[in-house]
Amino acid sequence: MTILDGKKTSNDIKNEIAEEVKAMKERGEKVPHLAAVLVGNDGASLTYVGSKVKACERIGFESTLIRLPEETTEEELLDQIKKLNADPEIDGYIVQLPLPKHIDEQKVLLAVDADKDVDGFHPTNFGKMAQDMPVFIPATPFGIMELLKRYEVPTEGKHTVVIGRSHIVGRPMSILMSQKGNPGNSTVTLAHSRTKNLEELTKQADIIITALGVPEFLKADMVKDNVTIIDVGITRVPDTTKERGYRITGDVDYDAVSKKADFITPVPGGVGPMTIAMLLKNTLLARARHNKN
Ligand SMILES: Nc1nc(=O)c2c([nH]1)NC[C@@H]1CN(c3ccc(C(=O)N[C@@H](CCC(=O)O)C(=O)O)cc3)C=[N+]21
Repeated sequence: MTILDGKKTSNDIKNEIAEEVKAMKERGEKVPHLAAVLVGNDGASLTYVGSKVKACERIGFESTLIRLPEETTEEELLDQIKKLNADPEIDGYIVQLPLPKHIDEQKVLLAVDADKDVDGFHPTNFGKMAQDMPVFIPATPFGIMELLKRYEVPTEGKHTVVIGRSHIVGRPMSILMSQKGNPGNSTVTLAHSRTKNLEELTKQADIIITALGVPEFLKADMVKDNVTIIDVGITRVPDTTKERGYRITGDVDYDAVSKKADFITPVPGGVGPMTIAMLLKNTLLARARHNKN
């Protein structure tokens, strides 16, 4: 059994990016500048955005955090987005999700300049990705592909079952795994809340990618031997024995399932840190494109 170590791999990637930033500086070029917009005070969102800013500092990127109050109107947020689109200093930016309920998420994501959409959430980028065109791939799916690549996990001709059809993880993941390439060339089943007999599917799967957010949903009796498990779930479960009052739990019953697996991602330290590394990678790509123009 091999643990797909996202923490180590993301550090490797960050070091590689830091080298490139150093070279950019030596050539007298502008370094990548990432901005993040955070509306409201959601605890988990604050943690993620905080890690993104910290990672930027570590690798030599410029970063800007724009915090707006929970009561921000949709119009005010759209104004902020217009400013970021027009600001030549900003290479890429993200609008942290989820947004407060009174704001239409789809409208906001559509307003982001596709060339600055380092999250890869704009429909233009999604469409390009689906047609194999060079584009910003959403950071979580991109991170999973990179983990599979670096650990040389076999995917060709394998049956991959993706659980969850979100625009951010499950749906793009199903597209990437079915595309030509390595990793890729998989036969994909996209399962979701209306899927019947999920267990029959997971029992046949060579690769299972879970993006549900249901702690320890996937049990050992639902998988076959030598399976590859990618656990995208990250749920905060109250835990009074921990100083911060919670622990992070994935979608997989890790201890039992890992005994049957060839490859498995841990939670924490698996897909999560890769998401941040690939966001930085997308921002580097955005900068390189702007340098060319
Ligand atoms: N516009 C937007 N883009 C996103 O990419 C985005 C988002 N909104 N909203 C929320 C989700 C979630 N997300 C995570 C990133 C890193 C970890 C991560 O590094 N997790 C650590 C644990 C972190 C902890 O201790 O809480 C780990 O798994 O080891 C987790 C989750 C990005 N998201």
